[in-house]
Amino acid sequence: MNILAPVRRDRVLAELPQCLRKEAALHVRKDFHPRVTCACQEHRTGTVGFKISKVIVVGDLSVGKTCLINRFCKDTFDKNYKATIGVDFEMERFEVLGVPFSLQLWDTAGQERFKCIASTYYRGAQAIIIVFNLNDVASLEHTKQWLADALKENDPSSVLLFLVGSKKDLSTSAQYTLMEKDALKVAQEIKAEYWAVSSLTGENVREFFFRVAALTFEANVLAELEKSGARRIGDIVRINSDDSNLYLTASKKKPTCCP
Ligand SMILES: Nc1nc2c(ncn2[C@@H]2O[C@H](COP(=O)(O)OP(=O)(O)OP(=O)(O)O)[C@@H](O)[C@H]2O)c(=O)[nH]1
Repeated sequence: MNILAPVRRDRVLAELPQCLRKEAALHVRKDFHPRVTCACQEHRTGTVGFKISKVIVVGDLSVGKTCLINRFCKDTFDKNYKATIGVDFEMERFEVLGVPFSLQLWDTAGQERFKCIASTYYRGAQAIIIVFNLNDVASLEHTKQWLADALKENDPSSVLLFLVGSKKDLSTSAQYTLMEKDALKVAQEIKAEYWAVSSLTGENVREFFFRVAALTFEANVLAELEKSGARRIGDIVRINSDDSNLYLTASKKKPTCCP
């Protein structure tokens, strides 16, 4: 029995969506990792098509986490603030390089009094989205604490991190430029990919979630290939050197599965 909803036509990814800023990206390759493309073409993606990947969205109260998820999943925007109590989640089905792929987007409460309920849902995330308000520098400063809390429940070496500035529509371009400088620094420090969005206008929302889906999918397929022995150790490594701002990189070795 298929309990999953069918993939919508506008959730089909045939190409790798690009990062927003090269200075703070998980990687800057133009295409999917060749092994991933190859595995998809040859239908060797194992259980990836049946799995549901968990993504958690954290950040200060009222930064716009719920609105971000609702803009992408329901194409709606509510200007009235209703605090999330505990957690909520939405399922999104994609098709990436012909393979079905599901994301479970967990919207968590930013309010202190609901935080202890929300944090019990942090475990098992494959990606963490840390949201701050581009018009509130304190919310950017708090992102490191949100990340530290989320990482207590997850494996820091395998989880993908995204730092998202929200409410871009409320910044003038001068204000935005200033805030972006600080945000890029934080993103580089925590090794997260940086995005700036507006859920009011929809700017970058679709592009952002497509990038999350694509990179999570890529990591899943590479992990699957590793499990099945088709992959050499070293395909995905975290780069810790100070002079590099890329966080994930591909092995330079020629993939065994491709010509
Ligand atoms: N102008 C503008 N307002 C936004 C945007 N995103 C969210 N808001 C407003 O900001 C307020 C808070 O948004 P929410 O999405 O509920 O915030 P949240 O982070 O989920 O809040 P908690 O549930 O308390 O953690 C609401 O009044 C939204 O309408 C945006 O992109 N632009």
